[in-house]
Amino acid sequence: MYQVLAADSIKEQGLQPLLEWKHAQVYMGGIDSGLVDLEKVDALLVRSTTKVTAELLDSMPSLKIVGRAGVGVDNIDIAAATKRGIVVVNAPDGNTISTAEHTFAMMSALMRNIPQAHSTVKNGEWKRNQFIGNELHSKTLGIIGLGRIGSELAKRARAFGMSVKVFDPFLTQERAEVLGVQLSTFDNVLQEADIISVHTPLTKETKGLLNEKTLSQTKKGVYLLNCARGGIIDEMALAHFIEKGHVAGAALDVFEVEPPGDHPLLKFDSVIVTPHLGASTKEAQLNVATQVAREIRTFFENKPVANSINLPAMSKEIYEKIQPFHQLAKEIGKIVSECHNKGVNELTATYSGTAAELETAFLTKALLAGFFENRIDVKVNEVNAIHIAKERGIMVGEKVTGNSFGYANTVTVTARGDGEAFTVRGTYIENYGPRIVSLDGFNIDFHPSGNLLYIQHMDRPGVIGHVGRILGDHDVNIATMQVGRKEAGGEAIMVLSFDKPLSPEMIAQLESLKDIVTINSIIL
Ligand SMILES: NC(=O)C1=CN([C@@H]2O[C@H](COP(=O)(O)OP(=O)(O)OC[C@H]3O[C@@H](n4cnc5c(N)ncnc54)[C@H](O)[C@@H]3O)[C@@H](O)[C@H]2O)C=CC1
Ligand SMILES: O=C(O)CCC(=O)C(=O)O
Repeated sequence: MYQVLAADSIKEQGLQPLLEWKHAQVYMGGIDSGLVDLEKVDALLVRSTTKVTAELLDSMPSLKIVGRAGVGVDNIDIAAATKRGIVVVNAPDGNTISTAEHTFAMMSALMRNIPQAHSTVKNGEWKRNQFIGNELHSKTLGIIGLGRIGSELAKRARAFGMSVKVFDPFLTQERAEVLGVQLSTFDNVLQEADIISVHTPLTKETKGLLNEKTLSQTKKGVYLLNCARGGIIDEMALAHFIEKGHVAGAALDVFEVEPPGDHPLLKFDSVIVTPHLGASTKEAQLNVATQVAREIRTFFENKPVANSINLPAMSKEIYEKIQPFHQLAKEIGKIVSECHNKGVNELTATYSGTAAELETAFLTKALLAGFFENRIDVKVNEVNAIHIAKERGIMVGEKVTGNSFGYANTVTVTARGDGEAFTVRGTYIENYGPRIVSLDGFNIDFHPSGNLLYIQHMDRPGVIGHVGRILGDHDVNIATMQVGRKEAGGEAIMVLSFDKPLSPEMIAQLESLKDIVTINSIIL
């Protein structure tokens, strides 16, 4: 039973995919609520209030997935989660419309002094002359960051007769044309816009994007909006520019520190604020909670998650294609590790045929997960595999080749270290399954699953018989047996499979047989 902690105020109705699932126990309450032992929590759901720090992650050793019921993941230490192999998923589009609508509402309110006028009427005043506003029509709106929310805002602004200039380094001219906006440089947006709204994530590139220097490039009388993340507009610089009358007003839904407390920006009448309400609608909260609950369930059902921050996104169709190779790569990684239980400082994966057409980086991560599984006690998966390999000084290489050795595809893994190399090659045969077709240079053909024994021996008469006799004496049934050799009388290998693993005593007895070189047990 997976223990799921839904911290922050996540809409219960949206958690249905988990609440109705018999394999999950959902607790709704804050991190400190004591509802569940944090050490036992498998999945954590948060909005923006809970700060998922490295320290919090450390206190949750069973945690496998963090779900962010929203877009911005700046409250989650992604690097720390990735290092631990914890998958982070979000709900990227469930609150787009709500946030765009809120931004538009803030813009209208700012231009027509609605919050200020509202307060005076509530206070028994009637000051019609004090609140002369500005029309949106014919004004230029500058949007910085034309992603989901920026695009929806642009559509609404166009409908109100505004002209829209955007800066987004990742936007194509074609997309700008479809949206009827003018793709501009950052400087051009600063210089030409009457109102500027930021809609980027908060990153080290966007932190302080609007600062003393860039604000000085804006039109005198400009209005600013931040319904994205506190800090994209430098708060002290903004206060300074309002103070000196350069910025006419600002609408802020977000702050660097939330709640902002006694903040200098709050003393200006021309600054209107909301307490991070962009996504606070019934619809958005239902959407994001449902999206993220589905993702968590999908993850535990071993299916591909659609919106992971630290795993590649994959459609169901792609997942179905890649899944058998993913399994094969992981098994080959394990076989390499078990059969070549020596120091390794280089692992190279070579893909051919249909395997080479897939997302090979994902397959390489799966092979690393298999390789490390019995080598280290850290849980290694596709999220942290590359990080762990780097940390352990293993160089990971990836190649694609046109040589498929007569198969429709191959996945070949070579481990190198201390002047030795060990190679395993496998293939996936449609409607038949995965096969290992080469082991340390020996041609062979076996199904990589169950309890296997890899025996290196000299190709002498009687060896196979002696092995069979010892196993028979212990009442052990050999399920399958494959042999391979390079030349008569030279080195040879056997791969046997059993219904249950052999005891260490039995393996020791087999090792003592004449002409046996090494024996490795592989459990897949
Ligand atoms: N106030 C609220 O309640 C909410 C706030 N947000 C915030 O809004 C942000 C945007 O959300 P979405 O539109 O869904 O994200 P998105 O990922 O669809 O869009 C972000 C856009 O910013 C652009 N961008 C990135 N770096 C840039 C840079 N240096 N300069 C200019 N453009 C840059 C990207 O190319 C992308 O098009 C989120 O990151 C989140 O922080 C999101 C939802 C609710
Ligand atoms: O209401 C919330 O959870 C915050 C929404 C938000 O800022 C986001 O989705 O990035």
